[in-house]
Amino acid sequence: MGSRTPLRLPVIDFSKPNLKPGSPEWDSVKSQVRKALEEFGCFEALFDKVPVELRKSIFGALEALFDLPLQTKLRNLSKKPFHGYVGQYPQVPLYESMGIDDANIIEKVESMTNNLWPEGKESFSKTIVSFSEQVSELDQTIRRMILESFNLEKDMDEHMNSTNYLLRVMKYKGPQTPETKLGLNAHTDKNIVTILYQNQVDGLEVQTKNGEWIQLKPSPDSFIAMIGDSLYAWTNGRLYSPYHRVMMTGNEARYSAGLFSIPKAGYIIKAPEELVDEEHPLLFKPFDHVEFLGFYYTEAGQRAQSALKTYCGV
Ligand SMILES: O=C(O)CCC(=O)C(=O)O
Ligand SMILES: [Fe+2]
Repeated sequence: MGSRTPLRLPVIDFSKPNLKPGSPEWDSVKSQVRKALEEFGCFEALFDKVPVELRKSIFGALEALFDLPLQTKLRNLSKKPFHGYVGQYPQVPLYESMGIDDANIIEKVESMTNNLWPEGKESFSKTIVSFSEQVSELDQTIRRMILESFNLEKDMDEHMNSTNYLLRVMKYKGPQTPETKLGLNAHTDKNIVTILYQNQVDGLEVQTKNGEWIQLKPSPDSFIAMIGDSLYAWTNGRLYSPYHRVMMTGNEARYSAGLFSIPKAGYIIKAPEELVDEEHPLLFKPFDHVEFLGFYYTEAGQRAQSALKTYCGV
C-alpha cells in the first residue's frame, strides 16, 4: 500500500494581468472559485498586488504591536464582541490577537494607533491601512465572482455596501516543545469572507466535509480565502464555511493577519429568493450579524454544535 498524498486546497491564480470582469481569464478564475468554495469553502489565492515590501513590513508591525506591555494592549477595547484585544485564555495560552476595526480607513486606524502609542507611530498606521486596502481588493474580486456565478448581479451593490473590514492580527507563541499544541480552537468564521496571510511558520488547518484536516503550507505569495457563516447563510448553504484551527509546534512565533468582511450592524442577512427552491429549502431565517455574534459569545452559543443553526435555523 502506498501512502496517500496529503490533501491540498485548490490553488487559484489571481495575479494574471488580464483579470478584468468579462474577460476569459476572469470567467475561468470565477468557475474555479465557485467550485473550490462549494467543495472546501476555502482556497489558496496567488495574489501579487500586495508589494513585497509591504508583505514584509506587516510582520514588523505585528511584532511591534504584540511586544507592547499587556496593560497597553488592553487599552484597545471594543464595544463589538471579539473586536478588541483577545488573549490570556487558559485554553489557548499561545494565542493573542488584536482587532483593528475599519482597517482600510486611515482616520480610524490612526486613532487606534495613537491610543496604543501616545507618542505616535505613523509607520504602523500606514502599513495596516495599505495592507488592508490591497487585500480588500482580493475580497471584492472574490465576492464579485461569487455573486456573478449565481447570476445575482442585481444584488452586487447592496452586498458590497453591506460590509466593513476588520483586520484581526494574531500572534501564536511557539510552544517550545516537539509536541503539537493547540494554538486556536476549531471554529467556523461568522462573517462573509476571511482572507488570511501568515509569516513562514505554518499551523493553520482546515477541515474537509469528510472530517479530514488539511495542513496548510501557504507560500509568501499566497493568501488563504475562506467563507464565513454569514455568506454560507446568504447563499442558502450553496457555499461551505469550513471548520479550521491552528496547531503549533517548535520555537518560532507564528504571526498572521486576517481581513474579515463583516456585515454591518442593522443589516439583515437574507438569502435571495433565487437561491431558495424545492431542492434548496430555506436554511436560516433572516438575521442581524451583530446580534448573532452576541448569541455566539453566550454560553449557549459556545455550546452549540452550530451556533447559526441554533440561533436562526429553520
Ligand atoms: O491564524 C490563522 O491563520 C487563523 C485565525 C482564525 O481562524 C481567525 O482569526 O478566525
Ligand atoms: Fe477563523
